[in-house]
Amino acid sequence: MKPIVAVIGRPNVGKSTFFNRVTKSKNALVDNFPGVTRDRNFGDAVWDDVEFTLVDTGGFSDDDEDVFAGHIRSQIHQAIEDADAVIMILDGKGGISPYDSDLISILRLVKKPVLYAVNKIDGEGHEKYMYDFYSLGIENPYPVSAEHGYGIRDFLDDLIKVLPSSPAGEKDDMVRIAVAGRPNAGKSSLINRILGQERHVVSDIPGTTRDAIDSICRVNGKDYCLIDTAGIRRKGKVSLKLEKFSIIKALRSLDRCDIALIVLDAGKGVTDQDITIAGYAYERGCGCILLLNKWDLIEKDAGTAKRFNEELKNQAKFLNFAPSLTISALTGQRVNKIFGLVEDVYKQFSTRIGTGQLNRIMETALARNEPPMHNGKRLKFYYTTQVSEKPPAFVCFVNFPDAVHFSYKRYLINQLREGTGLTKTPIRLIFRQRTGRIEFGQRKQKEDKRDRKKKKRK
Ligand SMILES: Nc1nc2c(ncn2[C@@H]2O[C@H](COP(=O)(O)OP(=O)(O)OP(=O)(O)O)[C@@H](O)[C@H]2O)c(=O)[nH]1
Ligand SMILES: Nc1nc2c(ncn2[C@@H]2O[C@H](COP(=O)(O)OP(=O)(O)OP(=O)(O)O)[C@@H](O)[C@H]2O)c(=O)[nH]1
Repeated sequence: MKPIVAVIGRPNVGKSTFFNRVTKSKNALVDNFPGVTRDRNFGDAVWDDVEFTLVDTGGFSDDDEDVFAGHIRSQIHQAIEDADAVIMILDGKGGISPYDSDLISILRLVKKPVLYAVNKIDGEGHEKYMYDFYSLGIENPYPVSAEHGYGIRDFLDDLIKVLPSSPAGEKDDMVRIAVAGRPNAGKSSLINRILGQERHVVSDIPGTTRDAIDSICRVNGKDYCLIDTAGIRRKGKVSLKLEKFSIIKALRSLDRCDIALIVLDAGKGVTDQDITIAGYAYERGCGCILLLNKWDLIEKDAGTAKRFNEELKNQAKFLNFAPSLTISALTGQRVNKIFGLVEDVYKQFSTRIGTGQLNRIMETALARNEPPMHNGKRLKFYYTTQVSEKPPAFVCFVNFPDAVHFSYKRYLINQLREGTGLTKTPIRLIFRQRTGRIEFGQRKQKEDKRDRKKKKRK
């Protein structure tokens, strides 16, 4: 489970700039499927092999005074409460404001790691601006420049030292299932139906599933862990802001699960919010099953289910591999089919494919459709191997990893799916530079040197 780090501070101190700098490297690694909705407030980051999720609390207010408004304050409190660590950004150029001292006194009471970064220190010459900040009585403020990168390395080195390591206690023998979906989609009803008892309060008021509670259920003699998820809610404008941080909880359950059951209200059609939630599950590499709920309310003819499924596949293209099912949590229709799908998906999700098989598939794929040239250079694919499962991730060694075009990558992924039969699970394909005897850079240097010598001789 990745630790969650909240980035707080008053407007304009550079939270977003900081967030972008720290999350950028990581996002480049994640499959960049068009159609995956990215909420720029949440991003994965990795430093020195330690992974964490950054939450940017910025963008809530347009002017300074607004910052004292109660609802903004309560969101920041919520973020501090939900996160595993906090980074407070201060403005080295703008100096100290009363709001800073206010936040610092709140943070003093927090029993989790807090790091202070004084931003806009754009180089050594600016370090003199740090003096004021020592007067705040905070421990070890870090001079950084989010825009130019100054001090960021040292800061991140120390950040990852204080992050909690993932709890070892998570049982690995049980399939972990998260139920996600927008407010009122029927998540609690479905969980009740599965558990066969009124363990969860079902209500018409959106947002009753506040805290995550895990339950264990036994289906066909096998135990499954159901992770109860807080709904990812989005209502009016004001609450849109307020709700941002209940997403932290939803992200947490998606982080902890193997399989996400994404519940949609079929009566409402496929909404943007459904796609956003599906996007989160996809990005986190969960196995996904799409459940079109409240099917009992739909007026149907023979083609209705097909039309719904098509619309869904069309709107969430990145989840094309996810099986879907029309259900009714209320009547129980087809709810018993869900666990069959869970088993199908989990089997693929946790599978290992041998290197021999992988390379046969890749060879055939490469021969059938040659990789396009890049800047007049031929792309060379060396070999592919599976580096992890849940979900299956493959590393493919290439001479120019950055030059593999997106559409060609997609082609290879499809060929891998077809060849391995991994059609219902997310898979990852990562291109790495082959570390051969002479790498591209070295070879180029040698060539340059040779050219220079030639010229000299002439
Ligand atoms: N000189 C300098 N300017 C910076 C640095 N980081 C951010 N800025 C500038 O500060 C301004 C505010 O940066 P943002 O990242 O949008 O600030 P924020 O804290 O996210 O603001 P809100 O979204 O309003 O909360 C922008 O004009 C940035 O270009 C830095 O390291 N040095
Ligand atoms: N007709 C019909 N109603 C359903 C079905 N599933 C849920 N409902 C109703 O939809 C409403 C919302 O259901 P909940 O299970 O509370 O939804 P939720 O997704 O947990 O909602 P939040 O707690 O707001 O996130 C309730 O009135 C349910 O009775 C279904 O399959 N058919």
